[in-house]
Formats: sequence, structure tokens, C-alpha cells
Amino acid sequence: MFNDIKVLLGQNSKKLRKPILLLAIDSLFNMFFYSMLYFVLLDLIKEDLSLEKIKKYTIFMIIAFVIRALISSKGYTGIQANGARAIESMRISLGNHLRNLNLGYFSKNSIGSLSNIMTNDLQDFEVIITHKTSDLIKTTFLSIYFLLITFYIDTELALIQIAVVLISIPIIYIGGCSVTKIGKHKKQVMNQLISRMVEYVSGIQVFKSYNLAGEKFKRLEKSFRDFKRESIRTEVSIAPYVLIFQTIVDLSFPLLLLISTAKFGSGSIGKEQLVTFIIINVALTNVLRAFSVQYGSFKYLKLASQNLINTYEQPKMRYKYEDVDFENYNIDFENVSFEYEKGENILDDISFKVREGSMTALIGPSGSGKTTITSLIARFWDINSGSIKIGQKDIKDINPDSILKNISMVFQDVYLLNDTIYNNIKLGNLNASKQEVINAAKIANCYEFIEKLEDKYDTLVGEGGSTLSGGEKQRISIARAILKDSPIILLDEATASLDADNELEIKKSIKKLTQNKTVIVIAHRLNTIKDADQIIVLNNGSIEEIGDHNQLIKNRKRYYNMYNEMENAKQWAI
Ligand SMILES: Nc1ncnc2c1ncn2[C@@H]1O[C@H](COP(=O)(O)OP(=O)(O)OP(=O)(O)O)[C@@H](O)[C@H]1O
Repeated sequence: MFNDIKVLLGQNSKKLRKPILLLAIDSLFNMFFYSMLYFVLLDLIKEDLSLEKIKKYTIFMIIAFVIRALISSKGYTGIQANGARAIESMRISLGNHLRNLNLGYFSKNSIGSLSNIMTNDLQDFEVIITHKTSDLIKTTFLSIYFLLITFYIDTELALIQIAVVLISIPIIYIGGCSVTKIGKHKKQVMNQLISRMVEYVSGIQVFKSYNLAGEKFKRLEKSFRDFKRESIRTEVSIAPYVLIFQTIVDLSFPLLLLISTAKFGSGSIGKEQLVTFIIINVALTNVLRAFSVQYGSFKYLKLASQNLINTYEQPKMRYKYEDVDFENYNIDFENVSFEYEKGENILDDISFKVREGSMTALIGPSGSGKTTITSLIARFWDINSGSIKIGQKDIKDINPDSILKNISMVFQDVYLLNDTIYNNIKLGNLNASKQEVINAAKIANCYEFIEKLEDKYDTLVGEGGSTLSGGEKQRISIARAILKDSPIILLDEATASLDADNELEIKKSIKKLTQNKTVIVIAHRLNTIKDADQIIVLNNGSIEEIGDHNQLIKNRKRYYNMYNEMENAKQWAI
């Protein structure tokens, strides 16, 4: 039952042992209530109850409760502090694990399930280790303790109590299985709800412009209703089992009272034993009732640990070398084939070479595989066959972090963090000085527009950079790349949706960024790549043509046709 929890906690589980043990000891102090009750009743029966005695019991109880308070506070603070530390290190290790996964994992799992794992599941797991585990251990300890005392009083009575426990446990166990089954579905519904909420909030501008905000909200509303239904289902799924469990336990109370009184009548147990047994029986009934409620919520919360284990079990990208210094930055594709989904070949037996310091342009129809090629160079995905080498080293043997140190990517969809302009540029090199950040901004032609802002470099850019224009965002991403100063630049010709001024500014800054670098550019306009050292024409995941502008014009194939079409269009425009 606790195996998953131990696996997830790893080394941290050792730190939780002591506080859990202290809490278990703390629970045994409940016995003092019953002991005092026992002694008072016994004195009453013997007609020997005096104020002096009550004073003695009270002093004894005060001492016991002071000790209990000390143990309890040590146990609770220990479990809370160590539990929070354990969860913190799990958050970090889970984040690191996700960072090293193939991007396929993120395509296959919805944003809802990913954020659920990182927030709700980790939170549920925290509740398990800080509260539920110790609660269950406490009730189990107490039950065993009470049963042992009953054995001491009378073996037959103890065996009947054990029989009651043995009959009722399978019932609550089945209830737990039902919570697990329905709870899994509730988690799926919750994933869907979070995905729809994220979709609704991030797409609200588009939905409004297409008059779909109401329509989309209906979908979200349905998710809210589904979630409410599943929450109720999960809550009530265990209710009948808890009810049967508690009824059996409750009915056993008068039955045991009857048997114990009969035993007292026949003289097989004495007055003191009868009193003790009655008290123990009351206590055990309460403990078992509490257990039946705790078990259901424990089973539901434990679903989180299974989700977390599943995430940890996702295979990381393998590599032999942690950190590599490349001798040069030649990039070689040798017979590379790649598919995102099994059976759907996206790149088919592609081979080409990019020389260090040269510029290679990728052109071809939409969906031909241009972006995929750049993602593979950055080892966002692993290829199915062939090899990709940088500086003669196969990138499948190298830690993706080490590869990415040498690559800057400037793409059309610029994502800026909800932070200041300064910090967004500094992401390119966290060790850069303020002057270096400003220099990079100047080279990327950001300086002027930043200076016009009220808070200048300290201006917050909003979620994803929402307070800046497309061109400004792109220039900041170029400044970031300039600051990184990496030898390989992967560029998505980012001028398609910009006005003439912005386009010119960006062209100038890209020119500065790409000087003396190994550049692979996804080109959308042929006039910008006439000077490229190599142009690769892709179609349907295969290379149709390769060469420089003059060679491809001579070939009189697809490039030649595309170029002529562009020239004709220019004349039309004139
Ligand atoms: N994460 C992904 N999962 C599954 N299929 C994908 C994924 N990314 C891209 N594809 C598919 O791979 C093919 C190549 O896509 P890619 O983005 O490389 O083309 P592209 O030439 O860059 O297109 P565009 O010029 O429109 O950006 C397309 O059919 C696309 O649908």
C-alpha cells in the first residue's frame, strides 16, 4: 500500500520515518484517556473513589499530556517540514525529468494532464505524506494496541474482535478499489477541464473576433458540470462500503457486550476485565470507524502517486557524453529518416552537409519538413534512422543541453517570459553584464523602442510578451540570440507578417547576428536567400534539389519555377 510512496520519496523517505514514528507514539497517548476512565470506573465499582485519587490521576494526566504535546509538536513540525522539503525536491527532479524528455511526450499529453501532474498531483502527494500516511499508521497502531489488550483480557473476546475486523476489511478494500476506478476518471475529467480553461483564456481574443466566446464557454461550462458530477461520484462511490463497514463494526459492539457480560456472569472474567473490555471495545469501534473514512480519501489521493510514477517512468533522451566541445560546427545529415507518429514518415532518407560559417536555406511547400529539420539539429526529437553530426560527433550521443549551448534559435513565434525586457534579453546569457545586455539590444535595433518606454529595460512584457508588437518581440529574441553568441544559428525567416519598417530593422539585426556563424534559415522569400551558400529545396520530406542560386537556376526545376513566379509577381505589382 505504501510502496509507491516509498519509491517516489527515494532518499527523503528516511527523513520522514522519525516524525511518523513520533506521531504513532503520540496516538498511543489516547490510551491515557481510557486509562483514567478505567481507573475511575474501577474505583467507583470498589466504592473507593476519593478526591485525593482524582487529584493523583489529574497530575498524572497533566504530566502525560505535556509529554504528549512535546512529542506531537516534534512529530507534526517534522512531518510538515520534511514533507515540504521532499515535495520541493520532487518538483525540481520532476521538472528536470520533463526537461530531458522527447518532445513527443508533450505532444501526446494534454496541457491539462501536464499541469495537473505538476500542481494537483504533487499537492495531493504532499497531503498523503504529511497527513494521510501518519493518520493511517496511527489508526493501525491503535487497533493493534487495543486488540493486544483484549487478548490479555480474554482470548475468545479478542478472536471475535479479530473476526469482526477480518470480515469488515475486505468490504472497505472493495470500496477503495471503486474510489480508485472512479477517481481515475475524475482526474481525466479534471485534465480536460484545465485544458479547456487554458484554451479559453489564451484563445479569448480569437474566439471574440469570430464571435465564438459564448460557444466556447459552453464547452467549458460542460467541463465544469462533468467535473462536479465526477467529484460527487467519487465521493459517494465509497459511501455504501463505509456504511456496511461501520454497521458491522457498530453491531459487533452490543454483540461483544452481550458475550463479555455472559462471560462475567459465568465467572470466566472478573469485574475489572469486564470494565476494561467495555472501554477498549468503545475505543476500537471509534478507531475502526475513523479508519473506514480515512481509507477512501487515502485511496483517492494515492492516484496522484501513480501519475507521478508514470511520469518518472517516461524514458529520458539517452546520451553518452554530458558535455562536449565541438571541434568545428559542420553539420552533417546522413540518410536521416524521421516520423513523429509511427508509420507517418516526415523526412525520408535525407542527406546534406552544412559547412561551418556558411549559410544554408531551406525552402519548400508548407509541411515539407523545414521546421522539422531545424528541430532535429537541436535534438528536440530523436531520428528513426541515419545520423545527424555536429563537428563529426553524432548528436544522439550528446546531452541535449550541451548541444543547445551551441545553438541559437530565432523563430516566428517568439515567446517572451512574463518578466522585464532586461531579463528576457539576459536569458541568452545569464552571466552577461548590464552593458552587454544593452549592447545586444543596440545591435538588435531594440534600443530606440526600449528607450521610448516609460520603464525602459524594466518594462514588464506581459504573458508571452503580449504588451509588445510582433516586430518588437522578434527584435528582443534576436538581442537574446546576439547575447548568447552561439556558433550555430537556426532561423525562421521572420519577416512574413511585419510592416516594411520592422522588416528592415529585423533584416539589419539578423545580418549582424548571423555574421561568421553556421546558419540554417527557413526561407519564405527567395529574394532573401540568393546569396546563400546552399539552398535545399524540400518536397514531401525529401530533398528535390540542392545547390546555390546559380546552380538551381541552371537546373530549371522547382526552384527555377518558383523564382520565375516570384519575378513575374514583382512585375505584376509594378
Ligand atoms: N509535433 C508534431 N507532431 C506530429 N506531426 C507534426 C508535428 N510537427 C509537425 N508535424 C507534421 O510534420 C510535417 C512537417 O512539418 P514542418 O513543420 O516541418 O513543415 P514546414 O515545412 O516547416 O511547414 P511550414 O512552412 O508550414 O512551417 C507536417 O505534415 C506537420 O503536420
